[in-house]
Amino acid sequence: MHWTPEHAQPLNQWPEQHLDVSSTTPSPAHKLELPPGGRQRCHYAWAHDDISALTASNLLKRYAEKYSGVLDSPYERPTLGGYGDAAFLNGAKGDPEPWPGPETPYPLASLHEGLPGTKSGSGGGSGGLGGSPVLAGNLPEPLYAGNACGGPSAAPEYAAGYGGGYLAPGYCAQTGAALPPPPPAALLQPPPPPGYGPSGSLYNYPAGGYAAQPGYGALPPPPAPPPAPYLTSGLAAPTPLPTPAPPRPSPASYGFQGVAEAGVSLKRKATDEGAEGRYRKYAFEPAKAPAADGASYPAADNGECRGNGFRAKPPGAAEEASGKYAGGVPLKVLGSPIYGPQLEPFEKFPERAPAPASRGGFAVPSGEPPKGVDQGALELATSKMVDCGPPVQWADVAGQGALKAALEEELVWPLLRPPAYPGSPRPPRTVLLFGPRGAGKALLGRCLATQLGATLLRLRGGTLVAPGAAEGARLLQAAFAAARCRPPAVLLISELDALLSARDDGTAAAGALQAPLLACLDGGCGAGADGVLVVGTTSRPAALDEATRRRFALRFYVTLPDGPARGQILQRALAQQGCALSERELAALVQGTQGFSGGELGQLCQQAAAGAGLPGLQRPISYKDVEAALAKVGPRASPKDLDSFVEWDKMYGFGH
Ligand SMILES: Nc1ncnc2c1ncn2[C@@H]1O[C@H](COP(=O)(O)OP(=O)(O)OP(=O)(O)O)[C@@H](O)[C@H]1O
Ligand SMILES: [Mg+2]
Repeated sequence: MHWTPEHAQPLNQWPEQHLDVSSTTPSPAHKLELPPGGRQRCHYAWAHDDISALTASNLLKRYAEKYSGVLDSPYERPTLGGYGDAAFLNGAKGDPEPWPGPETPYPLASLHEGLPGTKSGSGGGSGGLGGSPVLAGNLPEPLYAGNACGGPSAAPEYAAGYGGGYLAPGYCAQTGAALPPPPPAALLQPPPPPGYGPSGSLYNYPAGGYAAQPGYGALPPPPAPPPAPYLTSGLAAPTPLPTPAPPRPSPASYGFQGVAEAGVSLKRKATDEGAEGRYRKYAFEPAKAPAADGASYPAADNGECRGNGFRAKPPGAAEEASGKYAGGVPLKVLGSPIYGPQLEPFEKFPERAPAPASRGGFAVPSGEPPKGVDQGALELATSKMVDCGPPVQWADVAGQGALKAALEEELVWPLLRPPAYPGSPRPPRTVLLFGPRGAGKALLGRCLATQLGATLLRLRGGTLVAPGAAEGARLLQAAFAAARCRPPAVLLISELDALLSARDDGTAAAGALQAPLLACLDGGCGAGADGVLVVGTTSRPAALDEATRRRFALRFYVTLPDGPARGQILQRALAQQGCALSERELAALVQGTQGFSGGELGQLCQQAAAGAGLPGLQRPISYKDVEAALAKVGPRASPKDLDSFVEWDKMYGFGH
């Protein structure tokens, strides 16, 4: 039922002004309201002036309740003319039973032909049923635009909410007729607020207003989330959460509310609404290993590297793997036939086990080393470019929940489980990650390699350009060849823009490597080369020309970390320096590091450690050290830079 404030006033005054059912004389106010030059021919059986006030009250109540049920129905209201019972429209009894009276149902006619001036029904009213036009004239304004007769539709609208009790004042004021007993004082005192009745069934609000309501905690717990068929991968569905539901990606150790990731598309957000905790598995986990920076990882230092870039699976790795989905909360696994809580990527590609070539999967081995590739360069690439750092799980990347989900859904899953039916599109083999420096693009590339169980080869644009165009091209080809030799492989090319155009540092060979790069992308990721994923990263996406841009099937914006993510990165970095800030200090630090990238947050902590005299371990880092470091380390990306990323994302990015 629609309730608008304008209904309040007429409703409040209704008993006195509009329900003078025992009188045949309309109120002066209504005389003025009626359209001039016509007679009102609308008749209401239940308002006939010949019936007693008590009968009228009962009838009014009865039919008001009846029709209010019609009007209250959740379905779209038909126009009044659309009701089967046309008698209702003209005020006759809207009842299947025949109305006890000699008259035939009042004919449907123009209802605003005028106001009858006499009681005799000379205006065409059928004396028995709708003899009294008074109520029609006195009823409030029509509720519906198409309702020629405002009365009948208005009456049921209000009457159900106002029992017979409120009618009494109107009747009591009348004389002559058999009056009903005076209403109980409770019905009169205190008077209902305008438009609302304390006892009305329609507007049955508590007298004290909403403030008197118990808090949300008293509400029944929300229903269990429905099965999410779109999570075809078998993502674990969380068990029903207690009320109130905790914020989604925010870790329990922080007081921050879950902040929506910047740039999350409405579509994805809307999809997420139904799957509470969708990003739970991406929740940042405390540090388990040294800094996640690639440079800080020792390469094959203890012989644990399995050749595919990752260390041997420690005992209990399966539990750790299922933990990525759990995040401490027991989760129910959806019944996907493909994915389960087991760590599929690692299980699927143990020790580079070749997958059957007929499947067209990501791990199809290429067999012999590619012809025409310099063996020396190949060995160089293999020895220098293969990254043997520890695996990076989704949970090792703070924040970026929507991006991680997009990468997994649009890249990892299609690569691991390519569609089996013929003619299906080939999963993407190239992805471009762009965003401010230090935002975690390389970290995400490493994470992709982990998720795919792939060998990770890392290249840096600046490194390729430095020795000159010819040598750079040779290294580039060698890197692609090495990747093809070690499928499944992820080739991570950072600073991609350095290969394409001049940088500020004025390196030579700028742009000279574009042609070799395009050739490698076509050959290394083309239809004939399965098992290689190229991840390009850049902080200058505008430097990419169209030809290069088009070579990257997916393009995702890696944003700066939001508040909760900054808190996680800071806490982790400071913990590595032996510093534990209080929650309040951490919150202040998060506030003060707005616009910092993950890399800059790491620099900040290093600077704080240096201020404290580390590495001499003279004293632990304090909040003051970090504050002092803030004066030296600041965010590099300007708001203008960030705007340009957003613009580029809008034009060429894929959103997430
Ligand atoms: N979301 C994050 N969670 C955890 N650590 C992060 C995150 N983002 C960045 N870092 C850390 O910041 C450092 C820099 O990250 P990374 O090298 O991935 O940035 P990048 O975007 O590749 O930067 P560049 O554009 O300079 O290459 C790394 O130590 C990385 O672990
Ligand atoms: Mg990088």
